[in-house]
Amino acid sequence: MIEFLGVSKSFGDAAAVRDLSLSIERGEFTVLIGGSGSGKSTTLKMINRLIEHDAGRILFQGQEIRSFKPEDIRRRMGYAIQSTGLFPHWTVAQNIATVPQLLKWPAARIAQRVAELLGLLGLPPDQYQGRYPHQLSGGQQQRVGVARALAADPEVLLMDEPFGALDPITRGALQQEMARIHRASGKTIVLVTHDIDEALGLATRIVLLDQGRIVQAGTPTELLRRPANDFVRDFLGRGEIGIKLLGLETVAARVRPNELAEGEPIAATLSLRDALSVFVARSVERLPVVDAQGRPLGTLHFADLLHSAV
Ligand SMILES: Nc1ncnc2c1ncn2[C@@H]1O[C@H](COP(=O)(O)OP(=O)(O)OP(=O)(O)O)[C@@H](O)[C@H]1O
Repeated sequence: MIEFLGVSKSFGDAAAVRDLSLSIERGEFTVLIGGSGSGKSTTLKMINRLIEHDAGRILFQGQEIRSFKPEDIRRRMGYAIQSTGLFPHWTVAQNIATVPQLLKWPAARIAQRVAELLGLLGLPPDQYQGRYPHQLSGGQQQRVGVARALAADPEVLLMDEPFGALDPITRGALQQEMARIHRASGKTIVLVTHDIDEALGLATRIVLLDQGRIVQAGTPTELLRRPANDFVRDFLGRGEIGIKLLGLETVAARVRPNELAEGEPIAATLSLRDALSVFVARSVERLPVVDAQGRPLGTLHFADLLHSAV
């Protein structure tokens, strides 16, 4: 859907992106990650032409992006950023309606879409649609920013640290929301972050950048199982690779059915990483597991965590 072929970009004498080649398939959740100044934002912004590349080719659906008008491409690609970029003198509803207005949707359809998106992002429309950005918390503003990016149901969603500067609880809730939206819509998403846990939790494909080059690209499991070099290992957090692998799998995959155990049950949807924490906290070797309705599913054995790495 989006292809970078030998793309470079410099600012003055300083190279920000060097000879980058990358193919982003339809429906993928690609996370660009790397240290400060590694070229993540520049790469993202070249996709919607907020930054123009100097060399190489960037294709969107097989066509060089320079052949699209910048405003057309930006309507087709939702864009959400950390600072939200909300218009301060517009209400929440007006902010979310920006692109549908440009596309001249009928008023009733816009109103319906605004209400739907606010609901999707956990902001009851009656309470929030008439507010101004300064009447919202930082986390609520970021939700509105994401809603605005999704408003016209764009083919591609570009997100630049959309959950930065949030407390861990709000951040976690928004990450879960994004994972759900991705599963439900199958949208092509490209997200920039410097948070490895965010990348591991959301990405179908992680692209690790350093000094404007790709160091390694692959699924979260591939990076954790086969880090290409010490830089990747350090970035993943050397001592935590095993724990992070457990974070990628849920209890459901390891449960022994038809076995009963004593004690407070854990949910089958819990990650094995969280289950490990429960084992340690309770000093037990077996835990009963229930489904979403609270029905017994079986037992998770501590020993099975060892064989569980995906
Ligand atoms: N408009 C600009 N003018 C000059 N230099 C720039 C500009 N934008 C980015 N750069 C430089 O290009 C390099 C890559 O920047 P970029 O913003 O892509 O990095 P990043 O990985 O997103 O970093 P961060 O995590 O700090 O946001 C940096 O050295 C930066 O200083």
